[in-house]
Amino acid sequence: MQLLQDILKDVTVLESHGPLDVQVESITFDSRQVQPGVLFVAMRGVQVDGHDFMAKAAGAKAVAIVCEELPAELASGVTYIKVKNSGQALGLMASAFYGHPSRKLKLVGVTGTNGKTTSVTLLHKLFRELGYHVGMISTVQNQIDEEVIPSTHTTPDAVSLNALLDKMVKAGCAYAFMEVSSHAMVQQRVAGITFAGGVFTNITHDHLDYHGTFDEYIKAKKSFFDMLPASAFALINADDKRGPVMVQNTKAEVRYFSLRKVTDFKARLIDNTLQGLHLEIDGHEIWAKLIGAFNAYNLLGAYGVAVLLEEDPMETLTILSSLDTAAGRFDYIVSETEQITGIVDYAHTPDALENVLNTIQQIRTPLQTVITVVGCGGNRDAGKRPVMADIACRLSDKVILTSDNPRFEEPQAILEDMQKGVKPLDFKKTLSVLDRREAIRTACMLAGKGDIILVAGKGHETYQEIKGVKYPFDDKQVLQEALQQLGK
Ligand SMILES: CC(=O)N[C@H]1[C@@H](OP(=O)(O)OP(=O)(O)OC[C@H]2O[C@@H](n3ccc(=O)[nH]c3=O)[C@H](O)[C@@H]2O)O[C@H](CO)[C@@H](O)[C@@H]1O[C@H](C)C(=O)N[C@@H](C)C(=O)N[C@H](CCC(=O)O)C(=O)O
Ligand SMILES: Nc1ncnc2c1ncn2[C@@H]1O[C@H](COP(=O)(O)OP(=O)(O)OP(=O)(O)O)[C@@H](O)[C@H]1O
Ligand SMILES: N[C@H](CCC[C@H](N)C(=O)O)C(=O)O
Ligand SMILES: [Mg+2]
Repeated sequence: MQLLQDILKDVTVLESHGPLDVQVESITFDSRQVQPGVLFVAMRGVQVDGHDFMAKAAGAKAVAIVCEELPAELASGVTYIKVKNSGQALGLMASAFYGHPSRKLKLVGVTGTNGKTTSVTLLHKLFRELGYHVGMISTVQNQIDEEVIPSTHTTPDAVSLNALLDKMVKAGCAYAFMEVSSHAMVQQRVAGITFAGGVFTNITHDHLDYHGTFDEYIKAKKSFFDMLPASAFALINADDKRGPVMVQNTKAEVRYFSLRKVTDFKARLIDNTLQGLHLEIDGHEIWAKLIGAFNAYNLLGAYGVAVLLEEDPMETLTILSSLDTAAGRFDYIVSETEQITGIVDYAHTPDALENVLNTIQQIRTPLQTVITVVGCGGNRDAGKRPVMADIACRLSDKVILTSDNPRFEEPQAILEDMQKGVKPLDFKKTLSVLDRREAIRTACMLAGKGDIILVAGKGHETYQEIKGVKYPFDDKQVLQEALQQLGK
């Protein structure tokens, strides 16, 4: 419980009506959650405008309402606060309500199209091994040390985020590593959060349905570095051509990492096999369990963060070389009878799919056939669908196009968008099997002794989302069962 005037300390109030010395029990941006004593923040969304629910919130006895536009009639007993940007105000208020938990630990945010989950997972495991209590906020799950807290978003809303950070502080966490998505930046989910550091992994085609243009997407990512304080570091992948743009206006201390140039943190890829990566990092040779050249970037980034947080470089490298990947990231099984390698990967962007398939191409032998099963999500960037189908064809011997999470779109229509990317010459190696389970089974039937099957797009997800319902579905399990049933 906090006084409204205290929660508002960092917020620029344009107008206020009603007392400010009232007690606020909790903060919500959903009128359906309002109970007496709750502060309701009206937010403009993609579907509806939260301002339309102010009367409902007042009816449910909200103690105060924060909005960008005051209603024509003000309800009695409610304090109204007008602000320029509700999202930003929500972030600042949530932070104040929980006593600014992000200032009480060292919080590092990771942004970029690919590699966020892998990076924060590596950092969480690394800092646990270094002996600290550590928090993690990621797409797969949130964690306080080994305690798992299910996650609903890559970056939670401002209230959930601050509540989570507060829990981490109370559990004694010295560090927390979180993913910062571009949606979160636009919606100001991290407004008011103090970061000790920020990492940029890369930026490629994704989420253009939401951001409209690639420039807007870049701007959203860049705004994370704009908000970092002078005390923070900004660790940038120098091999991504947008790296320098990210830190054009940052106050943070900028550091770079690279596999190609001489920078603050430098690595060289010596070998990339199904057993892992052989790397040289800052002059030291290491073997890591992670597979795929792109993981050299994730490992190097995590190393850079640890060194910037003043950890011992050698100890850091020793631990990094022992760590496993995040769930559903180049996660593989080898079947018992026919030694078929089945790989499950969360590649759901053109760049990620290309990286994973290039890695497979590097580690395969000429005798192995590569079969890719891939689909694209509904109600998400449609522009990536034909591109992903084309990449799958270019880098595989056989391709089975299928469904991912269709959400509220027609699965067949998504599949047809993908098919448009298949070049006539590739028709003969492409099949379309709408049902994902059947598609995986088909791949297993087509696979011969020692072949490689890649099931891309859903990684760790344990469901398939169709018309608002999440049906149990686990790529790795389906793959394993199909191979077993076929006696392979
Ligand atoms: C596109 C997007 O980001 N949408 C988020 C947004 O929802 P929205 O804009 O549709 O909200 P809305 O339904 O229009 O409602 C507007 C406002 O009115 C309020 N409302 C609504 C109805 C009502 O009766 N009363 C009421 O007060 C809502 O609570 C909301 O505050 O605000 C919601 C509340 O915070 C989020 O849950 C929701 O995430 C949806 C579920 C989502 O799918 N988001 C994805 C795209 C996302 O955020 N992804 C990123 C990155 C993914 C990655 O690459 O890893 C992530 O960080 O997870
Ligand atoms: N550094 C990287 N560069 C390019 N591709 C990568 C990198 N790291 C991982 N990938 C690929 O991208 C996929 C997603 O990786 P990861 O989950 O770590 O990214 P993310 O940024 O968290 O994605 P999301 O935005 O969906 O949460 C992996 O399965 C892998 O195929
Ligand atoms: N978190 C990302 C990844 C989606 C993964 C893919 N399986 C899909 O459903 O499109 C998103 O919401 O865009
Ligand atoms: Mg992620």
